[in-house]
Amino acid sequence: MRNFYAEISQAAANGKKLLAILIDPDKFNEAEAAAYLQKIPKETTHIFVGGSTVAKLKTEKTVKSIKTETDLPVILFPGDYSQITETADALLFLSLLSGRNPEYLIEQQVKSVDKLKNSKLEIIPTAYILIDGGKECAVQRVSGTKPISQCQVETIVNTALAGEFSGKKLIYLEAGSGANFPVSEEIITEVKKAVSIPLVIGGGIRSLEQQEKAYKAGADMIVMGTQFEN
Ligand SMILES: CC(C)=CCC/C(C)=C/CC/C(C)=C/CC/C(C)=C/COP(=O)(O)OP(=O)(O)O
Ligand SMILES: O=P(O)(O)OC[C@@H](O)CO
Ligand SMILES: [Mg+2]
Repeated sequence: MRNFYAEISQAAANGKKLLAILIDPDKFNEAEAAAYLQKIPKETTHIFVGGSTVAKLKTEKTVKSIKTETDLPVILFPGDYSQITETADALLFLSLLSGRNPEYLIEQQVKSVDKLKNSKLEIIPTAYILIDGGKECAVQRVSGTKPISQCQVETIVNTALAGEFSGKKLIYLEAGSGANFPVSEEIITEVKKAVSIPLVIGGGIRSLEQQEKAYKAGADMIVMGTQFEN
């Protein structure tokens, strides 16, 4: 059986850059899954599926329609435990470490256990860190937490390291979907220097130039969503 985390970790160790395209089920038309997959970059290595708020069963429908059209790994990136579906390959088991809302630090995770305890989904413990991207984003609204300012580099690095020390397997620095500006190269470089687990960067990345900058600064995986929405 494939181990999706091992593949990500191997790629990071070998300097092979990864590109995940995020599908927000609320904005996705299953009938157009094939056309959607045509228009995303050919360099795409992973499909993420999730949203800050998603109608019941919509995630499952979305995943099923994608799975019939591609062999790319489909990884859940849930805003809420109700988005978990067996039909995906793996789950980013997020903990919002930038915030101090217990609901998103541990409560959602406890609520998900009934669904996960007999599941075959691969679980990837992920330190999710929200960083200011220049405008109020959905994660901020839904979680009721503040992002960390891009000026607070040391706090961001320490939060990422606290995640690694707690056993998280991935660090995900998030500037927010549709951010005005992405996570800075300085932050990416400093976090990458400090941690030894793969580093995922998302939010506000639209151009090839922004992608290149993030990879060069030390991102192992980039996540892009808004750019490929209709
Ligand atoms: C691990 C389990 C069971 C649940 C995770 C629950 C946690 C901790 C979530 C973190 C906080 C959160 C609300 C994350 C949402 C991540 C996400 C899918 C963002 C994308 O948001 P969009 O829905 O694209 O936002 P817009 O609607 O603004 O584009
Ligand atoms: O939609 P964009 O801005 O590409 O952000 C992607 C992802 O990191 C959002 O959670
Ligand atoms: Mg979005």
